[in-house]
Amino acid sequence: MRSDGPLAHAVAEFASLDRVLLASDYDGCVAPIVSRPEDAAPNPRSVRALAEAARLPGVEVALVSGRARADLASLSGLGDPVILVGSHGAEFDTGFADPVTADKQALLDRVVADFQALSVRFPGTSVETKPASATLHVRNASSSDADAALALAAEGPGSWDGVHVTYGKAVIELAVIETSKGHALDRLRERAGAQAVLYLGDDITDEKAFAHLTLPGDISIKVGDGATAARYRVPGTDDVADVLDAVVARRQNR
Ligand SMILES: O=P(O)(O)OC[C@H]1O[C@H](O[C@H]2O[C@H](CO)[C@@H](O)[C@H](O)[C@H]2O)[C@H](O)[C@@H](O)[C@@H]1O
Repeated sequence: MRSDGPLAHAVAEFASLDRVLLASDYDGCVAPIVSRPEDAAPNPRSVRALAEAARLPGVEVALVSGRARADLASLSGLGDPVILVGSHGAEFDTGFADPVTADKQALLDRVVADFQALSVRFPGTSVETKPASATLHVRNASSSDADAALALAAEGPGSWDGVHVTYGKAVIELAVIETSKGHALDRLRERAGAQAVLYLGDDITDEKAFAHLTLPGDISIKVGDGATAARYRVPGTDDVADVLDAVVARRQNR
């Protein structure tokens, strides 16, 4: 981030407000994208900055991830006072606003069984199960197998009643509840009484978050390539750490 560029100026304005919400996606932002989801270790500089920011007066800090909340906690090593929101914005410390009823659990079990059968057919694919969804990963499959597996997942369980489809980086995810990182940010903003929100995201589900950042001091930052509604863009996870460090430094000197 250039110290005299538009993003640096926006960060300086943001850090000067009385109450702010500093939030980020996890994979692709705080942690680099890697082959195996369980190996996604966070950038230590980002972890340190998030923890420091959360201790500063008037700053609420949150990670809003597609991962299961428990998985996010164990991989990031973060927790209170950093707020962890999992399952693409649906899973708070208090659980799910839209509960996973017995019927929804039965539907999820069918999705998982279908994904497991698909994964056996297509080498390199794998299944990640979460409390309200299942993810079919195709990053380590050949491109023809990846395409075929994604198409079969979408045409099969992805078309069932009550199933919500989300695409991401080399994944298709099927949830039995509706999820929105945008609604999660609204809830966090209100809870914090924040005058502005800064959010970093790299994936398709982060677009729902960017779409909710419409107040004058809000800062939406897309990490990496691809079409986006975000106002600013940075190249990668080291730049995410730079942005977080800049917020902490500005806030400490406020
Ligand atoms: O919202 P996020 O925190 O970005 O989570 C989105 C998904 O991240 C993980 O998958 C992605 O990262 C993996 C590790 O780098 C990579 O192997 C995979 O291809 C990516 O799609 C996670 O496994 C998913 O559950 C999250 O939904």
